Amino acid sequence: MLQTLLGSCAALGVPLTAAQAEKLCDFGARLLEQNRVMNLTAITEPQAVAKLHFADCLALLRIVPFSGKRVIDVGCGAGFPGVPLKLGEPSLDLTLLDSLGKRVTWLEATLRDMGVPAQCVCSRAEDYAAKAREQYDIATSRAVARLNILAELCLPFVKPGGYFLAMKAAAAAEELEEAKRGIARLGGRVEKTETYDIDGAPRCVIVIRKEHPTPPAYPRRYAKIKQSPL
Ligand SMILES: C[S@@+](CC[C@H](N)C(=O)[O-])C[C@H]1O[C@@H](n2cnc3c(N)ncnc32)[C@H](O)[C@@H]1O
Repeated sequence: MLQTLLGSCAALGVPLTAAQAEKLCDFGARLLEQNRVMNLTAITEPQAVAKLHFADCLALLRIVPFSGKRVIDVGCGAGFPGVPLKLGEPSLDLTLLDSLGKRVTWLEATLRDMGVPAQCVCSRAEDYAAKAREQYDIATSRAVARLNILAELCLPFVKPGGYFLAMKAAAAAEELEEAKRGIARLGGRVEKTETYDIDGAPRCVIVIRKEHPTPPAYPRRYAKIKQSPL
């Protein structure tokens, strides 16, 4: 796993020390061990974890500066992209948010055991926004919802001047088109789309800058968000 990770990061231009790579491999081993008894990841081969989970997530570090930033990972599941980001850039202050209690409990215990500081929160994003509105420099999210729904879950957490980074597979253009109006209403503006490839598979990150505060009416209740996306 270690050599694959170092090779993938070098190919992406993401600097990673040997000590950081070893810590990521330690997290990977714990993930695969726990995955035998809890559904944490569909990716079960160590080299694939190195590329499709770790390198994919670490690619965000090249896109905007993370050093010293407050970051929330919305719908983190087993910790992606938040945990690789924290291990690759330890100066960031990380909140991991997911609505599924057993994943959050496992993450909290695992990170404590590894000596990695992070706030692990079990809540739905649309509920937690009432407590942490505009508290973060950066919100990240991967594989949680279509962009027109995800923007309403994530942008309320971001301070004006901060970023929401939505990790998507290559076919993001259509999602972007249907979400543009809602992103503007939530105070955001699409700054750029960054593409890269992981093991030949195209990936894309939609970079949304928060320009204005999100109106207090958002986020709405999830049923409403889903029924009528902005
Ligand atoms: C497919 S998993 C992706 C996990 C991780 N981001 C990754 O890329 O491996 C989606 C996760 O989003 C969480 N989720 C979905 N909707 C959510 C919401 N409204 N608030 C918080 N978590 C949510 C689910 O519990 C699940 O763990």
